[in-house]
Amino acid sequence: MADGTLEKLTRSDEKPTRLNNRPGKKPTRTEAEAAVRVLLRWAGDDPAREGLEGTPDRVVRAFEEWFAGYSEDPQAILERTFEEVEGYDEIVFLKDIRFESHCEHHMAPIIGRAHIAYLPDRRVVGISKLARLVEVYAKRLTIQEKMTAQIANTLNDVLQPRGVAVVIDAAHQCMTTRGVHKPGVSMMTSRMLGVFRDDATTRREFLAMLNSPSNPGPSV
Ligand SMILES: Nc1nc2c(ncn2[C@@H]2O[C@H](COP(=O)(O)OP(=O)(O)OP(=O)(O)O)[C@@H](O)[C@H]2O)c(=O)[nH]1
Ligand SMILES: [Zn+2]
Repeated sequence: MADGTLEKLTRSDEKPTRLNNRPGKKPTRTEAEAAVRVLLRWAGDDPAREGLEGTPDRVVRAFEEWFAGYSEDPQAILERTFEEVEGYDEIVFLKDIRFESHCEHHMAPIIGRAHIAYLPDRRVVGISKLARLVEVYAKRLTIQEKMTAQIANTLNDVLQPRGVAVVIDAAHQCMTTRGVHKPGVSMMTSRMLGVFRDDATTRREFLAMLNSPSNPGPSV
């Protein structure tokens, strides 16, 4: 890689876009692969040896998967709603949504579960869309507090329900495989909006649902 290329890759001279807040022009695939070769050399290995020859291509493809959320619009996911709910006005709760993310400090995996509840105001959203919403924010570099707030805020802004509650429980590999080396630690974050924040009864009902055993579902 030519001198200064890495700086160019990270220079921010354009405004963030609506979709991904990513400043600057996206580097080419060739530039991204060259950056991986630099890191391999930095680690002390030889990127030209046979076993590492295909690695830059694999790493770039892995990045495309891990960071797919930058090219998706979380608001668009929630656009289709349903109003024929026969007056349903109780909590809707999607529990144990497993996700894989990466921390923005170390780019190390964060693996956990998100729990999302909302109290609808006339309209509901397809439940798979709640899991898709988690995926969009998980597949970006983040910290858990930010991801928790983003999920709750987006659901609240687009669906305009009477309240939203999001709880995330996750393990951070930057704390287990490096640094302080503390396996078995999980981080819990929550964001309550509307009635989940203001009404103690609704909040208690949510917490009871959160703490009730999960339905293991059918075995097939
Ligand atoms: N609040 C919060 N912190 C996080 C999250 N993911 C990672 N971190 C922490 O981010 C911090 C970054 O701290 P720094 O001191 O800048 O980085 P560091 O020298 O690598 O720190 P250590 O991890 O303690 O070795 C660490 O304490 C991480 O544990 C997250 O989702 N939320
Ligand atoms: Zn980290």
